[in-house]
Amino acid sequence: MTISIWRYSHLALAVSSFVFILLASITGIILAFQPISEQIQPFKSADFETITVAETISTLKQTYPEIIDVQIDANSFVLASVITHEGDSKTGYINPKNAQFIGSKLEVSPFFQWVTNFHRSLFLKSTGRFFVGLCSFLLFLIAVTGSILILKRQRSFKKFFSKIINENFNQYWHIVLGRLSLIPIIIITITGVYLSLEKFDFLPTSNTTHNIDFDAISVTPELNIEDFPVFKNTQLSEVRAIEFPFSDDVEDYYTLALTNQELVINQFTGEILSEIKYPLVAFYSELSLNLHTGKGSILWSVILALATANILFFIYSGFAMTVKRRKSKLKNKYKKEVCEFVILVGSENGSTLPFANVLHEQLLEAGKKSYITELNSYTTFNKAEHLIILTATYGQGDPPTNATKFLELLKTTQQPRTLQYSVVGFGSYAYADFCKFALDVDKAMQTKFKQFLPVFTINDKSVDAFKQWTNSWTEKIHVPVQIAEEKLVAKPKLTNSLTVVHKTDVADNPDQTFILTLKAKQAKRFVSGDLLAVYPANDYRERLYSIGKVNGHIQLSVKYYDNGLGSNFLNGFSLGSTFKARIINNAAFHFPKKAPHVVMIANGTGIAPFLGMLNANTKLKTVHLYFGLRTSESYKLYKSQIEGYLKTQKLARLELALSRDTNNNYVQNLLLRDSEFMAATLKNKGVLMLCGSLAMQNDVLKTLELICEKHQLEGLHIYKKNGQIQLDCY
Ligand SMILES: Cc1cc2nc3c(=O)[nH]c(=O)nc-3n(C[C@H](O)[C@H](O)[C@H](O)COP(=O)(O)O)c2cc1C
Repeated sequence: MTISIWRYSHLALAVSSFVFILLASITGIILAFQPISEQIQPFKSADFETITVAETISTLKQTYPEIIDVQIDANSFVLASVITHEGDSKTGYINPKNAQFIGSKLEVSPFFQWVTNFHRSLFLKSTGRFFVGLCSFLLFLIAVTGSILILKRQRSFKKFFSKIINENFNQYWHIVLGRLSLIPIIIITITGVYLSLEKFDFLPTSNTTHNIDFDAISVTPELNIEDFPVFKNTQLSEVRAIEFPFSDDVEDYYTLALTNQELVINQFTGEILSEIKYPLVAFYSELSLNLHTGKGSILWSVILALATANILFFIYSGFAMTVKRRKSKLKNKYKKEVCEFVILVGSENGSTLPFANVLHEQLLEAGKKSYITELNSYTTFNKAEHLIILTATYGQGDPPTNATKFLELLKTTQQPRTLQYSVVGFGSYAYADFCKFALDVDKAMQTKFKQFLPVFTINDKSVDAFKQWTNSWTEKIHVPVQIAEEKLVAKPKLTNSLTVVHKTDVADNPDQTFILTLKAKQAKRFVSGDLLAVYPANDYRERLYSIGKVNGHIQLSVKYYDNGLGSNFLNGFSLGSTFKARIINNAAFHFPKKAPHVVMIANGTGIAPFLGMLNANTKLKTVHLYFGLRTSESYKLYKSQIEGYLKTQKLARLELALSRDTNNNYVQNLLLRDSEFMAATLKNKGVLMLCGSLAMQNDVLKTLELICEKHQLEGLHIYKKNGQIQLDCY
């Protein structure tokens, strides 16, 4: 499969440096805990930020006869080396306010030392250091190419951080966590490279040799140490180290190492004898070390640990995505010159390929000569009679990477024979331009070839919808093609345990419909409009039901069919029974919180998600419900719930369309009757939600089209695109 240059680079970099990055990440996570373990020690004085050098030196002088030096580390702990009145030499952390010792010097544990050495050089000395530095740079490039991929996906800088649609666990979290840890990872990698360059002496070194004019040093005017202006005006927090004079000789002096410079100070007069500004390299070295290791900040250490743990997840999810993409290969038995059927595929992430492959294999099995290839490989097909195009859509109706050249190739390639074509679009209602590229391809094909079947669109890789299309296609072409469902649906891994807490009796309802209420064992977030996937035979066969969340439970409305796999399975349960199923997020069909008002249109069991949404309408947003059923007897199953919502004003208005009762009505008739209201709803940014049968969806959409024309509104596709018309029909 063709992949974009950025994805290729991202992958190639990851593959080439994977082992080093893996080892560096694991050790990096461990090492992030070292600064944390230091910082939680109680050695930082409460008034550290306000105390001056003058105060600390004077208390030290009053307490100890001799002081060798004072050092302040990244944790703001003050380490002093002194000689006590008893003549003992003592080193440890002091309270800078009263010069009392509060703890002994922290030594890095042998374990952390071992891990640090491994992290820096993998025990391979200079060679190891070189590779670790190089991999740090490669990781930087991986982060950059990853950001470019996100930018291309999101289409602009402005949308870099906007919502991502969760279509696939690995892909979703790879992007979400990638964006969150991008800045820490860039910092880790740049500082890692910097530290390596420093170790290989690639950076200029700083020179701190003072030039002191010893002939000009004077002992007068002598000042008390606490009156030295330089000590009075310097906060301890600006200091790295203070070296005390070795003796009372005037040629011995204080050396004050600050964050940006080093000063030499006359021990009698407080005069600054020499000052050397540190070069920028020294500043960057310290900054790099602190940023890379987390020294001095618990918060930054935690961020580093999390970002590094994310790298491990990126390794896993990145490879899992690649394996998934590469799993489906396009294989041909016959040469393109001899094939009657040509299947052209447009796919970015590989999920359209199994659909195309299944069709291809079935045609071969039926004894037909079929050829399969990518849309970008479109060329002349000498014997072809049927072109079948299966393509996904990306971005704002753009082609997937392996289909970018197709529309151009279509213009320039002349087929030797007259062809018939069919286009199947794979897309998602969650995006504004649903299957737009497939629709564009269909339009372009119309100018050259004869349309065999109208363009068909498939939401969210629906196997059922694909089977519907193949049925119509094979019926028309008279080739027996049976879609092997097991090749398209993988056995689920992530299932939730559910318990039946309420169930109505099928026999009580004239349409053999029942309500099933389930309690999820594990706390799992879901909302009305999400889907419940059940696996009746514990195999690849999946049946989907729209969820209504009612009082925290999953409420399904199920129509029983004698031979229905899903409905028989669910109807077989009694109170207290448990089974496993999977909850699928269906973000494209959640209650629109921002809409000024909502019109729900349902028939039959399509009411299920709406019952849950109404239950959650505690803010009493104005909701109108158009509900189609057969008879007033059918309505009894839902009556008490719906009337409860009407009473509490969670539902403002109910319009029942009973097709087999006296009024012989369908929801679309009522919509036409209320066309003024429907038009005003669309005009005023209200939202229409449809759930139920595909036949009802088609009739309702036709009616809405008429209403839009009559009231001179925008085309229906505009309202679908901006989310004012939301569909969940089956
Ligand atoms: C970044 C991104 C953008 C998408 N944009 C659209 C879109 O504009 N219209 C649409 O109908 N589907 C869109 N989709 C959904 C895909 O077309 C759909 O999931 C398809 O089944 C993916 O097929 P593939 O795995 O073969 O590439 C988008 C998916 C992603 C990940």
